Amino acid sequence: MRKMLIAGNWKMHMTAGETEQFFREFMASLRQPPFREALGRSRLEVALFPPFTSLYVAAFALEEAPRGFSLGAQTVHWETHGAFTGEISPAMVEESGCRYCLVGHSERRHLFGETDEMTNLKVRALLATSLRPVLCVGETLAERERGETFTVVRRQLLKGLESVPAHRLGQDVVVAYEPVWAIGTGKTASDDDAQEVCHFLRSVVGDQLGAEGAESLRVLYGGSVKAENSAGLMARPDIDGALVGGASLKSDSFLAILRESLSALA
Ligand SMILES: O=C[C@H](O)COP(=O)(O)O
Repeated sequence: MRKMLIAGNWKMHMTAGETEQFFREFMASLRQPPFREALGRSRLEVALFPPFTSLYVAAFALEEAPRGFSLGAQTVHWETHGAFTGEISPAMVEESGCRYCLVGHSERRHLFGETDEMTNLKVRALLATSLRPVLCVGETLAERERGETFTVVRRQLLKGLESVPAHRLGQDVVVAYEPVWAIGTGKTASDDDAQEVCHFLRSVVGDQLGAEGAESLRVLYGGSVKAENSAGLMARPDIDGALVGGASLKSDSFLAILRESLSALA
């Protein structure tokens, strides 16, 4: 059975000092009910993706966390080292205490020109380490209106996973469906629409890489997820968790999503 993953992407928010403050509140709440009893024993996994400059502070704070809590980075370079000013290598991310790394987030694609080819290089570089890529795919509003949603996400998924062996999928790769028009806009995809695309992504993986990889692959939904809409999304059969942006920045709103997710699993 697939584990649910709730991932919080902080984007370019939170200084190291603010990160420390977040974790003071967050860890104190995790020691209270319902979290104290449920976390660590449930099928819920939680990952936070702070900026690089906050990773050490976050890793230190998470030493006290229950089983199933981990860290991720928001991007990475595919080379192991070299003259790439401003970039961070997979080994650097790994040594900062991360288990996951986002790849192909729409902000990287649309604001920083990252292509499917670059995304694939990153996925493969991460898989050469102990890091697990979270490959993000999603259509823009214009693409959705032109009826291109399935063509776009299929291309992003298959290009992103090119040359990844099927046996690495279930354990080591997570896919996140994030319709660009739903990110930071307050407009969430309906439960049905999100389920339809997540199901489609799983079936594409099944066709290309086999049923076993598809069945164990975790597919998340992202785009204006908050406590109020999370339970409905999490209850759908092909949605295995959420990639949360804005609502992960405050301990209270992120905990509220975790509370909903725990009840969805109960
Ligand atoms: O990575 C997270 C997504 O971009 C969603 O962001 P949001 O929850 O603020 O819409």
